[in-house]
Amino acid sequence: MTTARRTDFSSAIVLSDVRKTFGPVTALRDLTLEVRSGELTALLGPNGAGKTTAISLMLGLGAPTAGQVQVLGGDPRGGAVRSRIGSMPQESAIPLALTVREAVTLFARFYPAPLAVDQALGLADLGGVAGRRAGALSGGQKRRLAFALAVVGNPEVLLIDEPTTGMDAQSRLAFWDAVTELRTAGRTILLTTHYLEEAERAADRVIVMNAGAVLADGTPEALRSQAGGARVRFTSDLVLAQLQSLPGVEAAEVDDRGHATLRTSAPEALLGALFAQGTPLSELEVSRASLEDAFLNLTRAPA
Ligand SMILES: Nc1ncnc2c1ncn2[C@@H]1O[C@H](COP(=O)(O)OP(=O)(O)OP(=O)(O)O)[C@@H](O)[C@H]1O
Repeated sequence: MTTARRTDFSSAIVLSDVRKTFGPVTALRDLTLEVRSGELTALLGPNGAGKTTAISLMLGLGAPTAGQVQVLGGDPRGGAVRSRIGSMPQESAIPLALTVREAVTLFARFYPAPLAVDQALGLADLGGVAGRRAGALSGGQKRRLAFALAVVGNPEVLLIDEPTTGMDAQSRLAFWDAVTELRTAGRTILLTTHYLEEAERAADRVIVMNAGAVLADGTPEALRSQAGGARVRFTSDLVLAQLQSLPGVEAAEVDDRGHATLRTSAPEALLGALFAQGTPLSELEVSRASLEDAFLNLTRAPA
């Protein structure tokens, strides 16, 4: 399920056969992907897959070694395109001496048609700390300020790298509400995350990368069904070899307390065999394959 070259939708971002090398390191190798306008796309991949490198090219922060990068129909290294993109990098340069409100006000001045400062503060759930110096914010609050700085220019495209790292559960919920609101308002959003459950809930599309190339591209539902089957969990005395020999088991893991997680496309046959053996089980749980299962499946395979 690779990305189609011919498009019947409007693409906000197109990378065609993009290669990026840093000396001997090939970070991206012939990366081809499209991000559709008005959609929330999650870019997933293990550490070192090339997500941040791809985003930095979309931001016009460097040139590809080979291939083409187009954002909103133009080269993101040009000022005209760049001013229509908002970015929240993994490590943001936040003006630490300013208050939150001053920092957001300052950034708003860089853009021709910014949001009202209070609106940006509200989207980032920062109203309560608007008067606090940025340098005195907690780690999670700094991430929220970085989000406010990314959105205050009212960009058409938002590129967000690992937004919720360091945020507590409540901030995360508020962040996803804000992102969903921006998407509903027609913004195009591309974000990377290692929280697959969040991506599964919120994203219209998911692109999975590994070793600088796209492994899969589709809706969360399509990727889940590609993983297929179900996840069966229970606690028992069975060791890994016994679990692996059960009928229909495609992957098995067990920890030292006997908590087993099995992936299978035939959960009924598997449970039937377990019950027929009379194996004592507790904490039995059967669920549909998740996006995380699909991700692990894809990224475990040799790239
Ligand atoms: N400036 C650089 N110089 C040398 N190597 C680099 C540079 N930037 C990235 N790389 C390498 O390119 C590869 C891709 O890195 P990148 O940061 O894009 O991955 P990532 O998918 O964002 O990872 P993570 O999930 O850990 O943030 C890695 O092997 C990384 O070490």
